Amino acid sequence: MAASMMNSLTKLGILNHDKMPNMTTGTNGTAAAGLMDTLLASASQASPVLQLVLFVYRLLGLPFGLDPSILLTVAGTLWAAQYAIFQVYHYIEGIVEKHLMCSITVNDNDSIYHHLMEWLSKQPSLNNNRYLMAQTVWKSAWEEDEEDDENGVESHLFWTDGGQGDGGKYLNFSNQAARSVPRYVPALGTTGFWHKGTRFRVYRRKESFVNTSGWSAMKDQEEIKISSFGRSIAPIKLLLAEAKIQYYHDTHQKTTIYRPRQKEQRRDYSMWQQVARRPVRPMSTVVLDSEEKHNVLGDINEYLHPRTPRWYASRGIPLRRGYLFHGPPGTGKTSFSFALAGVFGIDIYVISLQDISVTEEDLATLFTRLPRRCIVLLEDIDTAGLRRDDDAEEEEEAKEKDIKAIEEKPTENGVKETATSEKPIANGTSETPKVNGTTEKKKPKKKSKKAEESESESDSSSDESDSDREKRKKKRSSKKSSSKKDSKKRSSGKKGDKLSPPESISLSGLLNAIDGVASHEGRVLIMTTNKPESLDEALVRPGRVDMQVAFSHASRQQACELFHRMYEARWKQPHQIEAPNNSILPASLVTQEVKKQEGKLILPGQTSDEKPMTPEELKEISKEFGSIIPEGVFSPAEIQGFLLKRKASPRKAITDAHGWIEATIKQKEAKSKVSTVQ
Ligand SMILES: Nc1ncnc2c1ncn2[C@@H]1O[C@H](COP(=O)(O)OP(=O)(O)OP(=O)(O)O)[C@@H](O)[C@H]1O
Repeated sequence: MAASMMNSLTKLGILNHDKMPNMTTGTNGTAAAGLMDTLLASASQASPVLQLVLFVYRLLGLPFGLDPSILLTVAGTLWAAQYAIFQVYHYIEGIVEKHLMCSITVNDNDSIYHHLMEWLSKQPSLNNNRYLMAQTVWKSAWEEDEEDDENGVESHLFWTDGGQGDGGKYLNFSNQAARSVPRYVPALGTTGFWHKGTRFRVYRRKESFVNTSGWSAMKDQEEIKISSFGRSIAPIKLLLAEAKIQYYHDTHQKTTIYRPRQKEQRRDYSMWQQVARRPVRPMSTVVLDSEEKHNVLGDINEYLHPRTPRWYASRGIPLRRGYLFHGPPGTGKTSFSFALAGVFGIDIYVISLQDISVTEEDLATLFTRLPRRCIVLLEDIDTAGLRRDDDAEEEEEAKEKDIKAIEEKPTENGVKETATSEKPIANGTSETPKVNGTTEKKKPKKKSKKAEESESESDSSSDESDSDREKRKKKRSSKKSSSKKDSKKRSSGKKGDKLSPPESISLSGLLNAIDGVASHEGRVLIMTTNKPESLDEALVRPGRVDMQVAFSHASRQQACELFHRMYEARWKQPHQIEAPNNSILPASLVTQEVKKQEGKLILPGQTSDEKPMTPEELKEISKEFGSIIPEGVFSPAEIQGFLLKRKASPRKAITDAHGWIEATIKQKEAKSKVSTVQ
């Protein structure tokens, strides 16, 4: 590279050896030039930068007759001085930091890190900093809506005629990406800012290293250190408290939803990923028997009370509460779960047992990485197809063998006799045979699946023919190998492959996760299902499911309520938030004004030729709708779907209802998926 640079320079005429003073024979600076040539020759191999320095020397140093050693000495001295200054600066900085400053370090494994970054991005003094990092922010529909409320929703809307030229007016969001403003956070390294008269220093660093334990091969770790001058750490603590308050302010009327992270993105402490944050669902919007609603609310309320853990501990009961919401699709199981999260101001952690990236081990770990109070939503556990067939077959086999062993235990004289002693059987259940030959179950013990497999396979006391046994073994091994193949397919991520369904999580795996020793205490577990009868008894036994709630198709009264809510012109914010007396929250955040919004349900661009309705009229018409809808035939979701298509016209909904009911009942009878009237 150096040689080519020399060639280029020669070609450009900058380094013309012919025009240069004679380096070897000239009187002026002969020794220096000789030295230069030697240096140049070696430098061209060593460093192009050094070569450049020497080239500059030739241009400037030689004409003025400067000794190269002087130049080198000056350069070396400058470098040493700069290095010394740098070292001294760091030494002094270290002393100042140690004795005159306070600092708090926050790791990105901790949620406060994200609260802090969000807060920092909103500090005007930091936003004017010269060193920032820009981050694209993906906003949810709700966050955008809030921003629009502040800025005026119409200000940025872009309309087109849809290319039809018929005077239609359609929204177009092609400018959306350009509109989104990035978030600015401190760049890696040191930055500083003023806040409330205090100068804070932010030192942000990122490290990538090989992950020896955990989920992925590489691990990134970020750390942020906030320091301030003075011997009191209080200003930094206040700053962090402020960051948390702002986070609370941003999220207090919202429910945050988490799901397991994609495998490759998982790290020890971030198994969960925030996937959405949406406004809390008001409990009043869930149409359900009010007694049932209050029973659940009261039960969870009691369970989440700070004194409850002590109560449970003093009685040796694990601090867990489980609920089973069962009923046909679209009857409000998920909606009720979200409404509960809103009432108690806790987040929801959703796990789908069909998620191919969640293995049994992951499931157990996910349950250990939950916050103090939260709702864990295990959706549609029936469709999860918990793996049981192998277990059941082995259990059955083991029982069979045990009974035979009891019946045919050979005596010393070779005669088979009925055993009388207690004997453990392969599935971990020890049974005491009764005099009449029947068995009585004793305390069942769970065994690992491996142990069960080896036991059931090694047992050869059965008197079935060898060929039968062989056949059965073959069948089982083929089942296992196909299961292994499935497992491979599952890990290769072939989702939705009907020929090879992914290996599901086993029932014992799920039970271990739910109430294993490491399982998190304090969470509220909600399982939803469309087919409660298909669930294993073990899954719904008290301790795992403490309360069951049945959801059903809408009654007339519920249809009336759904109708009324759809056309209600006025609605309330869900609840007032009251903070305890010792709350650190500022008064403005403690009691949230109950906002009443005058809401017109007619959307922009949508017109209704119906006359506005008084509240009394709406009540009447709602009752009328309730009386038209047949009892227990349609799910609330179906009714909601019908009304949504007529959201600006309650009277039209009444008129259309008869036709829709008739057509939908016919469709249901024909078990057709095609709607003729929507
Ligand atoms: N009881 C109800 N009260 C109010 N809205 C309801 C009710 N049931 C269903 N809905 C509406 O129907 C839609 C589907 O409801 P949701 O997802 O809660 O049903 P689900 O029982 O969980 O269904 P699935 O079993 O298919 O998961 C939601 O938009 C919800 O608003």
